[in-house]
Amino acid sequence: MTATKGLEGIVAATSSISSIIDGVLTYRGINIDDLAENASFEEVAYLLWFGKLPTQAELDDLNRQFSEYAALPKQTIEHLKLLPSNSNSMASLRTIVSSLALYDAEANDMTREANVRKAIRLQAQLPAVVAAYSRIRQGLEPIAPKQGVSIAHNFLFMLTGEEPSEVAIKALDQALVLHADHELNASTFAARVTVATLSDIYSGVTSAIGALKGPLHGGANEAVMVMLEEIGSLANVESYINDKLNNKVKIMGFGHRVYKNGDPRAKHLMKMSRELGKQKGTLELYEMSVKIEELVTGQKGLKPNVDFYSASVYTTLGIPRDLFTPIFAISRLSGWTAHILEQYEDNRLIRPRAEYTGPTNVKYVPIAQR
Ligand SMILES: CC(=O)SCCNC(=O)CCNC(=O)[C@H](O)C(C)(C)COP(=O)(O)OP(=O)(O)OC[C@H]1O[C@@H](n2cnc3c(N)ncnc32)[C@H](O)[C@@H]1OP(=O)(O)O
Ligand SMILES: O=C([O-])CC(=O)C(=O)O
Repeated sequence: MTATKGLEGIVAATSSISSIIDGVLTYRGINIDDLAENASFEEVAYLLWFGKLPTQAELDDLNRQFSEYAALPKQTIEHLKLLPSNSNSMASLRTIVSSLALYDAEANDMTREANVRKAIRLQAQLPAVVAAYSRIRQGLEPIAPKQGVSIAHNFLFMLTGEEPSEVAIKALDQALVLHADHELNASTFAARVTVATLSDIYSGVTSAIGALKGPLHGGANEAVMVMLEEIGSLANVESYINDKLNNKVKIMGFGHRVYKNGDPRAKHLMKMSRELGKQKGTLELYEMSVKIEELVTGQKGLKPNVDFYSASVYTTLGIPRDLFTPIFAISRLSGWTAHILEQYEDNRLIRPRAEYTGPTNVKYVPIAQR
C-alpha cells in the first residue's frame, strides 16, 4: 500500500454537481462564465440543490423561504453576545452553525425532504449570523433581515443598516455565484466524509467550515488582504514579493491543486476589482494586485486563484477582512449542502487506508522499567 500525499490526483467520489475538465469549471454542466455573467446566487443555489435552473415560480418560492427563515433564533443572538469580542470569525461561525442544530426540531430527521429544508434554512440564516457577529463585536445591535431582497442585498444591509448600492449588491452577488461550488475541494470533502457516517447535515457543515478556515483553502482570501496591507503601496510590491519568493514563502492567493493554467473564476474577480476601484476613485489595491500577479506568474508560473482578487473586491466594498472567509462560507454552503444531499442519496462510509511508516514488533515495557 503506497500513499499519495494530499490525495493528489485520486478520484474519491462520483458527483454530478460541478466539474473541472481541462480547466473549465461548470455547475451542473453550465459554464461558470455563463453563470457569472447571467445568474443570481439564488438561481445557482437552486441549480446546485435540484440539478436544474429554476422557473420563475420555483425561484420566487425559494426566495420566499430565504426571507422567511433569515431571522435567527433569539438564543443564537444571545450566544453571539457571549462570544469573546476578539474571537476568530471562522471559529465563531463554526460554533454558531453547530449550535443552530440545537434549535432545529428537524436536525436529526434524515429524510431528503427534511434535509432540503435544512439546507434552505441554513442558507437563509448564515448571512444573518455573519452580519450579527460583525455588529455585536462592535457593541451594536444586530439588524433584522429585510423581506423580499436578495441574499447579497440582505447581507450588506444587515452588516451596516444602510441600503447598499446596486453596484455593491451586483458585485457581491457575482462573488457568491463564483464561490458556490468547486468539485471535491477540501471543505466539501470534509462535509462528505462527515455525513457518510450518516451523521446529520449540521455536523457536515460544521466540519466544512473548519476545513474552509485554513489559509491553504478559504482562509487565503483574508491572508491576501493581510499581505496587501503589509505591502502598503504600489512602490513596495516588487521588493516585498521578491523577498518572499527568494525565501520560499508562499504567496497567498496563488497556485491551485487542480488548475495549472489558471483559475477561470479569477478573471471575473479581477474585472470586478478594477470596476469597483474605478467607481470608488482609488485603483491602488487593484494596481498592487496586478503587479503582484505579474511578478508571481512571471517568476514562478503560478496564477491567481479565486481568493486573490476577492480580497481587493471585498475591501473596496467596505467589508472588514476577517469577514472574507465567512462570506466564502455563505456562498459555499450551497455547494456543501448539495454534496451532502448527493452523498446521502448513494451513501457508503468513506474510510480509506493509511500506509504505515512506524516501527513494528515493539514490545510493551512496564511503566516501572521505562
Ligand atoms: C479556494 C481555494 O482553496 S484556492 C487555494 C487557496 N490557497 C492559497 O492561495 C494558498 C497558497 N497556495 C498554496 O498553498 C498551494 O498552491 C495550494 C495549497 C493551493 C495547492 O497546493 P499543492 O497542490 O499541494 O501544491 P504545493 O503546495 O505542493 O506546491 C507545489 C510547489 O509550488 C510552490 N507553490 C505552490 N503555491 C505557491 C504559492 N502560492 N506561492 C509560492 N509557491 C507556491 C510550492 O512551494 C511547491 O514548490 P516546490 O515543489 O519547490 O516545493
Ligand atoms: O478546489 C479546491 O481545491 C479549492 C478551490 O478552488 C475551491 O474550493 O473553490
